[in-house]
Amino acid sequence: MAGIESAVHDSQSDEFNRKRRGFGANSVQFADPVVSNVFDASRESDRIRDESSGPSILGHSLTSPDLVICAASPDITSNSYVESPEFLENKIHQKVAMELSLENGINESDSGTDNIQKTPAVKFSNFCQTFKELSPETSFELPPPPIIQCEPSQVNSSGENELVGYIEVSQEDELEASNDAGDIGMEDEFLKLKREFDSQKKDLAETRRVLKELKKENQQKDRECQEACKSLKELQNELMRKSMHVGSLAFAVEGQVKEKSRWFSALKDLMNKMKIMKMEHIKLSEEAETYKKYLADMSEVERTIMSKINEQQESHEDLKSKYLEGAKQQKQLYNKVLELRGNIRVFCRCRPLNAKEITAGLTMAIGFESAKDGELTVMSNGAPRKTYKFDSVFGPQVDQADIFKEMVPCVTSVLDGFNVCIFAYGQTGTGKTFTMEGTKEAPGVNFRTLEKIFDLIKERQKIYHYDVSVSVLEVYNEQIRDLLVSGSQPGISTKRLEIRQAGEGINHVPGLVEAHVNNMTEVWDVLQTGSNARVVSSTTANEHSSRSHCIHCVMVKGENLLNGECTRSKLWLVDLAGSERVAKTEVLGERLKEAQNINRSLSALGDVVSALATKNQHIPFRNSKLTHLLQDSLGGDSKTLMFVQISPNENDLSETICSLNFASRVRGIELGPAKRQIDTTELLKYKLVAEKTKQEVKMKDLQIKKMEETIHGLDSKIKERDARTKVMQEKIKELESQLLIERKLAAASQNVDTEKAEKHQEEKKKTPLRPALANQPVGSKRSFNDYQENLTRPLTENSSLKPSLPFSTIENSAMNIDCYSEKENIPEVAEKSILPKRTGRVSICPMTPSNFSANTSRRNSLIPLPSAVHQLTLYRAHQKEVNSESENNCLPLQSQCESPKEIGGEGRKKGSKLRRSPLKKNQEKSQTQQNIKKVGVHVGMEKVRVSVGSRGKMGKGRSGTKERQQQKNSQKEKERRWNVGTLVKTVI
Ligand SMILES: Nc1ncnc2c1ncn2[C@@H]1O[C@H](COP(=O)(O)OP(=O)(O)OP(=O)(O)O)[C@@H](O)[C@H]1O
Repeated sequence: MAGIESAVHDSQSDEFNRKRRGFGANSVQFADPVVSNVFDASRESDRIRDESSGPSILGHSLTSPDLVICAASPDITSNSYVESPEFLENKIHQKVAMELSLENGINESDSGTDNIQKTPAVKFSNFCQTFKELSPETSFELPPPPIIQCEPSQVNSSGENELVGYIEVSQEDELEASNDAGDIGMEDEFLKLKREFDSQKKDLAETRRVLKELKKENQQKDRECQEACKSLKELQNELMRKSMHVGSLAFAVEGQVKEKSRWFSALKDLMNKMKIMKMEHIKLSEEAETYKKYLADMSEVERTIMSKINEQQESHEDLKSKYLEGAKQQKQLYNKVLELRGNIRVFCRCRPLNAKEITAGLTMAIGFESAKDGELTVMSNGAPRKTYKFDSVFGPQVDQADIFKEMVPCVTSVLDGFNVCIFAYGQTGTGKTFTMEGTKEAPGVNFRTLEKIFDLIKERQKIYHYDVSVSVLEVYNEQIRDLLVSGSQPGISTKRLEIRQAGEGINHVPGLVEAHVNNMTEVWDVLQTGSNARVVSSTTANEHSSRSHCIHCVMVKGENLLNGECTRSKLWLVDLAGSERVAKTEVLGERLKEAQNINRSLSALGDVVSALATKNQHIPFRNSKLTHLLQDSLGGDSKTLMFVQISPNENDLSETICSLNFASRVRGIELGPAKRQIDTTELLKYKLVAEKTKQEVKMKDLQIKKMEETIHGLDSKIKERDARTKVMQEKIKELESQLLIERKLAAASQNVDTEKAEKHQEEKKKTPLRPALANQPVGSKRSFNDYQENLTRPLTENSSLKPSLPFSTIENSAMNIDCYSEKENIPEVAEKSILPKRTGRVSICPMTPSNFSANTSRRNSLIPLPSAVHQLTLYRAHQKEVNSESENNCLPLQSQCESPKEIGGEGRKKGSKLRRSPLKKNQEKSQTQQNIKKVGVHVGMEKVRVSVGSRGKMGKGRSGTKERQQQKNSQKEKERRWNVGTLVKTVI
């Protein structure tokens, strides 16, 4: 758009107003018709352009965003220039100044109130010029009156000649008016006016020429504006490309941050796993130590126990051998004594006279004066008739206990493993049952023997283990009856029992009840049961005469706990039925039959004794049930004791003599030495037990070996875990050193940013923000050409345009980012250049260029881009060389990884913080090293933050002491020195 300045004198303006009224209401509104036509033409052209292409200034389409902003600037409304003619019309007598600027919008100032004598002018910012100002003395020479009156509507922008014609027509009108007046004076005035008109015409021609030049300039500027818009579009495209590139970089940064977060989470997991493994390692170590201690203690205790066991075993074996030797000698001596006494011992006992005999006045027919010597004398008619010698002779006054004392050795022999047979033989009613069974007040041999047996078992219980069982049977009428069978009634055989030969010289009765007895109460019950079941009847000789042979078989199983010797022995306690003279006892019927069977069996017993006495090869044991049962007791392998019961009644003297004779024969039998009944089955069992024990010992040895192998395996596992723990610790140290290096790199990048910012500030202070384009005069070809040259040059080289563009800072930032990308591919560039800013956080905000100020604070924990990492590594190496002496205090570089909270507050104080002393920085950074590390990324207008680590977990937290921090810092510094070469490669 071209500016027009016009000034008209008051007199001339009156004249023009007067003439202008002649044009009608549709005429040009300007006082000066030339100006009005030009202005109207320009306004019409602008209007057409506005209608066709929106806001337009000087025929240029304002499509660039910044120009749109200029058009929409509040400094000038879109219709301000439309109203300018009216404004000029209203203020025609006032001085008006108008300034237009593409950059700052169109500024319009009204100086009418101040009456500033300034010609209205149009100014352009950097590519506009100020037109030549019209002086107040400018005069217009009116042309001759127009011949053809042109309508204002016909005036257009291209009809300059028409304007001239219009002026000439006006002058002719005025001349005709003067002629009509006929005033001669008016001719002079006319001539004067004509001269003025000629002058004005010249001026008008000059003005036309100026207008043409202006038009040309206008067209030239129009092209320049189009080129500028084109350049702006290219810049916009370039900006968009840069923005896209920045966005891609931001995404890359975001991906890197995510990768870092995953990395740190993996590191955290590894830390947790390592802690767990450490705990397990500690537990296993403790268990292993405990096991080792236990093993040591166990081995020591085992050795002690084994030594003591060996000592005890030696002493035990010694004592045992001595005891066994003594016992053996004792048995041998005892057996020798018994053998000297005879294996068949005969005791003779005589009952006292009963009340009936005493009443009858009978006297004792047996003399016991030499009873102590085992001799008795049979008296006949008061004179000694015959003397018998037995092993013991008990008179009528001898009680049960005294008799049992004599037979105790036989009972002892039973527990020693010998078979013993004690039986009572004698005439009926002589006291056999009394001697064997006795009464409750005066128990007999059976009870006392069992009682003695249990007493001996109790005495020997530490050495021997015995098992005692009792069977009670009777031989009644040559039939064997089990008296312990429940429900058995006297004389009635419920079950037929037979004698079977179990071995050589060994007989047994299959199916016989064996009652296990453990104490005398049970023995008494068994004895009472058998006694009650025995067949007893009354005879003339005995009110309770036993009509059968009652036999108690006591089976004793013994085990020597010292040598494991087992014995199985039997004790026969036999109460024989009494022999009787049938004629004398006058029994009949069943009693007679019983007497005959009794006498027959006793006769068979006599035959056996006679055969044994005469050492006959054939011993008729099987002639009767009684001898058959007692075969193993009478055969020579056992010890036999016979009680021969006699009656003191002289009327029974013949039976007494018969019994004594029989007893004498029995006593005369020479039996061989008794044989111990060794239980071989127990020996076999013992051998089996010994073999089992050996196998168990072997199994225990194997278990001990397995335990030792397990312990060795645990030791090896512990060693492996130790090795794993060491590897994990090394990995953790490596990761920590990597973290440390990253922090230091971030700190270095921040330092670089700070330096760059300071440099940028200094450069900014030196160079003005915008050139004073408004100060250039309008129409200065020199400045316009310079401007044109600037436009034709590349934008990157055109430094004169940069300050005026509102996105110059964006360009700088985009160029910096491009520079980074180029540095990644060109190491030389990376080495030479210094990072202008941190790239870990990218902000793209074209409309807020002030945010890109170098003083803008950033987070110190931002992760640099890979290009920056490499560059920073080199930079840091350089710094390290330079500051080698102060390298020990390089921890301040690490401390720039600050927590977000501190960053929020520290960002505003960054300038002051950078000027702090190294000691202060070291203190602050040593604290912040333990804090949360956060990575923030700005992508566009969004911000991404990633937290790495946790407060207090990576270190001891803020609560840690200063010494601990310093120790940790020194340790990290050592690790950092160790890993600085390699880990930088890894990070890259
Ligand atoms: N030594 C003794 N002291 C006191 N009384 C006795 C003695 N010996 C036997 N008697 C009494 O003699 C009687 C007969 O005794 P016992 O029944 O024991 O004879 P027995 O030989 O068993 O007769 P049988 O052969 O007919 O059974 C019983 O009343 C018993 O009390």
